[in-house]
Amino acid sequence: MSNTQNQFSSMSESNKFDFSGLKRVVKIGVSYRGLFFSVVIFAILSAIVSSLRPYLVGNSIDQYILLFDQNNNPIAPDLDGLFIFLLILAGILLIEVLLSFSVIYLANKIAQRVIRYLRVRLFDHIIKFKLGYFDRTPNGVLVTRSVSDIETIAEIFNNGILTLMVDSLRIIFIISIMYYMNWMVASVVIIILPLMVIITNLFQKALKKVYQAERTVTAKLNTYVQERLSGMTIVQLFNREEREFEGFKSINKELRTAFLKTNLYFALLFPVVDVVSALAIGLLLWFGGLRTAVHGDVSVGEVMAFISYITMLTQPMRQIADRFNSIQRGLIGADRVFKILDDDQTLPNHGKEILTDVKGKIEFENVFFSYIPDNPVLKGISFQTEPGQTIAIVGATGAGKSTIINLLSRFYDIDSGDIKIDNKSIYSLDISNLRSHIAVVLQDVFLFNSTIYENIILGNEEISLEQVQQAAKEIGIHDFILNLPKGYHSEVSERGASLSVGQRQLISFLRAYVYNPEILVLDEATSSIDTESETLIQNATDKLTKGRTSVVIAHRLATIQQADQIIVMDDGKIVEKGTHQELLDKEGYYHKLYEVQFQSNEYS
Ligand SMILES: Nc1ncnc2c1ncn2[C@@H]1O[C@H](COP(=O)(O)OP(=O)(O)OP(=O)(O)O)[C@@H](O)[C@H]1O
Repeated sequence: MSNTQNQFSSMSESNKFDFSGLKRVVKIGVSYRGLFFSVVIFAILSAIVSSLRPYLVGNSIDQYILLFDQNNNPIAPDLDGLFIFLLILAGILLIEVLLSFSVIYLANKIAQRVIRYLRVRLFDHIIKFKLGYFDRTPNGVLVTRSVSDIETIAEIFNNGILTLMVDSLRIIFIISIMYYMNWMVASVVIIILPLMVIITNLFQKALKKVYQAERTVTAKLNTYVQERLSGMTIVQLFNREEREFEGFKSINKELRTAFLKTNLYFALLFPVVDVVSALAIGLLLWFGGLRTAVHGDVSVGEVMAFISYITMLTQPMRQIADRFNSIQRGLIGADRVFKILDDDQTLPNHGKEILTDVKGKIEFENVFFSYIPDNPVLKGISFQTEPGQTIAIVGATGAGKSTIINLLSRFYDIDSGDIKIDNKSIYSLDISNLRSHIAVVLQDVFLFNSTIYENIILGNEEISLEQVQQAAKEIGIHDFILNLPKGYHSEVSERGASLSVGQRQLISFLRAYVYNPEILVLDEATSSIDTESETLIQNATDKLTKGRTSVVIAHRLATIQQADQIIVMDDGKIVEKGTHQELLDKEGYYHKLYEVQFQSNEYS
């Protein structure tokens, strides 16, 4: 829902023309100097050449076709001259085509360069953001920003400013040539200009509104479909197919209405443009004809040229609203992208110290932390592990167990207190150095859409397949992987959906083992795991935690009875600490948890 609101609120931004955004985008375009200035020069030349054509045609009529002797009697046309002129005209046409092609091609090239530059910058920027940002921002929004919003920026160049520039230049040249030819006729024809401006303006405003409505409904439809597809299990489980279908149909209807409205405006515009054009031609024929027949100071060729000019003047009117709309759409995209680029959400990395020979002593000293300000999740957590020890964290759901491991890897910064590794505050360490010493196995294992082997080495080509296989043998999962259709080269579909929760965790164990970190963080899978996977996981865990400082979030107390220390958490605080036996003897919170689990296991 927030996604939808976000998209809809952005729609209202489009009411203003964002000049600073335009300046910023154009500046990126201008930075491709050679390309940009070539396109500007070609655009100017294209405007000049195309506006010259009617003038030349008009001249040819007067010089080679409608010829008169001294007594004003028609004489035979100068066919040789006409032929040469036609050759020249063909040459000019060819140049015009080439120029027009160059403008479109180069404008597209600039557009692609600009969006490639922005896409790379945006991805590079987002990938360094702290996790808190991703908690607040739906993935869908970031995907839209990095893909479709950036794409719309291309329109500013493709169909926007450069074409608008050619159109405007052409209008200026046409008016100049008309005045050069005959100022009186030009002044009569020019009467249509204010009419053109008024109609274009009105139309542009009306179209902007319908375009906006169209985009809003499209966004609504996208979100609706995206949400239903993601939540298909719920839709089918709760028999909501019919209701969802009705909802879909109703948004579709809205979209159809919005599209029809846009079409209606276009259907209205074209005849209006034709009427304006006809009006101007009527005026021209009346006035020009009068001057030709009665006063003789306007030639037939000139009248013909003026007719072409009127068509050329009204032509951009048909497209101008579309051009503004393209720029506007591109600017909305640019605004959204720039907002992210200007937002610095990287985790401060001021620590410079590099730990090399890590023993694995971990200390939490009176740590307070909140994801959302003034809403503390950890309230004074203190504990300590000796190198090589296994520490288990237990407690009710929402007690803050996962938060502790998030803080150890510095995914979030604490409010107060300190976290130390080998007596060094993790805030004095370089983040990537810190993380290189910790391997994390989460319950919701993320696997990329590639092979098992690639998911284990994560791009580190130095780790060979043999090494991976050796590691798998050591933690006892080699046979399990070999049993998959293509062994280590089996493809894992998106988010590992083709593997069970337990199997995914096993892959993640192997990933951690191969990287051989000094500290292991393990969040046990809560979902039920089949006995076979469970045995494999238990063996792998034993192997992995051996001789290595390990922090284990345990959901099944049976798995942590050998832990050197167990921390019992409740509501962001540590309520008990000790070994399994010590805690049982205490007959407190842990004892109760143990009894509950023991009983539920008995009945299950
Ligand atoms: N990214 C987040 N943004 C805001 N609040 C969060 C975030 N992650 C967790 N919380 C909140 O912090 C509290 C502690 O969550 P945490 O995940 O650490 O609990 P947990 O003990 O690991 O629970 P579980 O056993 O269910 O995994 C919860 O109230 C949770 O709603």
